[in-house]
Amino acid sequence: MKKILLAGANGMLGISMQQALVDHDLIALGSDELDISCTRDITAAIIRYRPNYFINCAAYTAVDLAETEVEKAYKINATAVRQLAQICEHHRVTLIHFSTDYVFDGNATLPYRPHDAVRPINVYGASKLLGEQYIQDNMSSFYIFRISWLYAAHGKNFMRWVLENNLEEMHVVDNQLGSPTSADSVALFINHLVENDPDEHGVYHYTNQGELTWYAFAKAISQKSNVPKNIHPTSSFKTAASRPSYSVMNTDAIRRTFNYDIPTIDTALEEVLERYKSRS
Ligand SMILES: NC(=O)C1=CN([C@@H]2O[C@H](COP(=O)(O)OP(=O)(O)OC[C@H]3O[C@@H](n4cnc5c(N)ncnc54)[C@H](OP(=O)(O)O)[C@@H]3O)[C@@H](O)[C@H]2O)C=CC1
Ligand SMILES: Cc1cn([C@H]2C[C@H](O)[C@@H](COP(=O)(O)OP(=O)(O)O[C@H]3O[C@@H](C)C(=O)[C@@H](O)[C@H]3O)O2)c(=O)[nH]c1=O
Repeated sequence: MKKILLAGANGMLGISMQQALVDHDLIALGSDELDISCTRDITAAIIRYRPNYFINCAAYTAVDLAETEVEKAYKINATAVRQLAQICEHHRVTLIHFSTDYVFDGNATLPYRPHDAVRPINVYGASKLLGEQYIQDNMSSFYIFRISWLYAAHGKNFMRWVLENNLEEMHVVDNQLGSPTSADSVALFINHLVENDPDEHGVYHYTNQGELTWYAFAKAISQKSNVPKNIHPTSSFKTAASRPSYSVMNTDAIRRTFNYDIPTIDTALEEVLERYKSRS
């Protein structure tokens, strides 16, 4: 059993973590209890709980709003993460942190590997990249997992938007290719990691296996859930932030380093839809 301090516990990934890490001594704190931009909060929590791991699920994730709330995005995704990294390093706590496929520009034609060149094309991606760099500059004992297109039966996400919106017609982009990833599957992998930590610190890519456009993902959600929706492909859905047209990531190192088989997009989606159906 490991002692784990979780920040951002009430976000989409934070909730999945709370469900997956039940066999550990987990202290799960929401933003009202631990503000990652407050060094006093972080230090006090670490001194009080003396965790083996600090899992950071706190972030600024509003991709379009970040284009105007630039300062806020950098404050949470970069400056706060630098402080968090320094404090964890000082107290010898291993940091598990999450980043995004949006650190890439989308011009590749093969899945991005962890050490491929990064070039974010929106503010959110740039702020997350700076957070990654601060961790690498200030820590030795850390894991950064770049994940992508997260969804779950809980929280605000694309799957729930497809199922719950009242639009008669949906127009969804078919010119962005990526890997939708279940937050529950990320959390189960993190549970495996803390139980079998190989101490191979660094940057990794974790996504469910396969690739889809947002349009194909919307269709799959509708078909697999038997909720008929009129979904049409489009290449011109206007958004404030640019998004990479290709953000598929190579996850080979997860199997190699952690001896872990990641579920496919199909399997993960079926599991999440089951959970969604049976939620109270
Ligand atoms: N969602 C996605 O598609 C993807 C997410 N990621 C990454 O995964 C991680 C988790 O994302 P996800 O769960 O979707 O995000 P959510 O937006 O669902 O949750 C983020 C949480 O962070 C909290 N938070 C914000 N600011 C602070 C702060 N200063 N101190 C403490 N908590 C704070 C929020 O609390 P409150 O609401 O109270 O402000 C919220 O509960 C993030 O690092 C994100 O960048 C990566 C790729 C895809
Ligand atoms: C609402 C809507 C969106 N779209 C498009 C916009 C966008 O390209 C795509 C998905 O839109 P969303 O706003 O849900 O997704 P977005 O906020 O871009 O999701 C991203 O979030 C951050 C946090 C990440 O780190 C990324 O990995 C990724 O998951 O669908 C349509 O084509 N039609 C629509 O009606």
